[in-house]
Amino acid sequence: MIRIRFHGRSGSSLSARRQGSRADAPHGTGTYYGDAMPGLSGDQIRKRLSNARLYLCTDARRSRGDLAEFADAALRGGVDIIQLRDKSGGEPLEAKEEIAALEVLAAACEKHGALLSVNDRSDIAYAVGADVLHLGQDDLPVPVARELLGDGPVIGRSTHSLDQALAAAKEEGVDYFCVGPCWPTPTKPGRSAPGLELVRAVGTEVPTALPWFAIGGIDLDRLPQVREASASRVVVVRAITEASDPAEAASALRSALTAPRSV
Ligand SMILES: Cc1ncc(COP(=O)(O)OP(=O)(O)O)c(N)n1
Ligand SMILES: Cc1ncsc1CCOP(=O)(O)O
Ligand SMILES: [Mg+2]
Repeated sequence: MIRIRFHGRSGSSLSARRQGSRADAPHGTGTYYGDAMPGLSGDQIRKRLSNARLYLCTDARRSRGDLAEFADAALRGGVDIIQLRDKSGGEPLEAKEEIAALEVLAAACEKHGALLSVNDRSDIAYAVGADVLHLGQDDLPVPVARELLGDGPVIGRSTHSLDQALAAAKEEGVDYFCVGPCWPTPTKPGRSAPGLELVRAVGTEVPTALPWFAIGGIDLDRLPQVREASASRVVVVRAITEASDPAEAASALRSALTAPRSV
């Protein structure tokens, strides 16, 4: 699986692969990758996004050293999109470490037909040929990221209020958005939780064809409340990263997301 434009092991090829502008060589055309295989086309990414229900953010699991096994298990269990979000160590990952971890996730995505997501950093999304870039309210503006990445990859937005969700649903260049936190969560300390009330409001007051995901404090027990509040897609962290059996945890979430809703 060679979607990574830059490999730590062969860094000398980086400058050769970076000639030309991103917009001139759209994702998936095969023209920009030198001897590497092309990634997914923008249409293929968008089709997978429209079918996605379960989105996982994971750290690089440096202390456990099992990122490859973990990602394989989570995707086997039914995760549709996997994001590297490593904010565990106090300091952000160095770019080289982040790319190395993404390379591991990219191989798992290729094997399971899942989408690879990068958090915050459009430069790294570009470097690894990511399918998805996720941007929060305080991150790089979407038009800048779009200019850097071209039209292929999808871009997602975090939202924490009805106004932000309305804006994200209309913003040029945004392909999906997330709503939350549904509950306060230690995974995002200091972020106050608008709760399921916001999820409910988005379901009724945001006219959008874009896929949107509920996030924050969601686990198997809480999932029925999240669905009842009108979300049909979720993002989770601890519900899978802290599970003793990540494949089983993902599979249970997936089944609960797709089961008919009790009224
Ligand atoms: C899929 C997804 N949704 C929300 C977030 C949170 O993004 P942000 O608000 O920018 O916070 P950080 O994750 O960057 O700390 C996300 N990363 N992914
Ligand atoms: C990144 C992020 N943004 C809003 S809530 C959250 C973390 C959700 O983590 P968990 O599923 O462990 O509560
Ligand atoms: Mg962010």
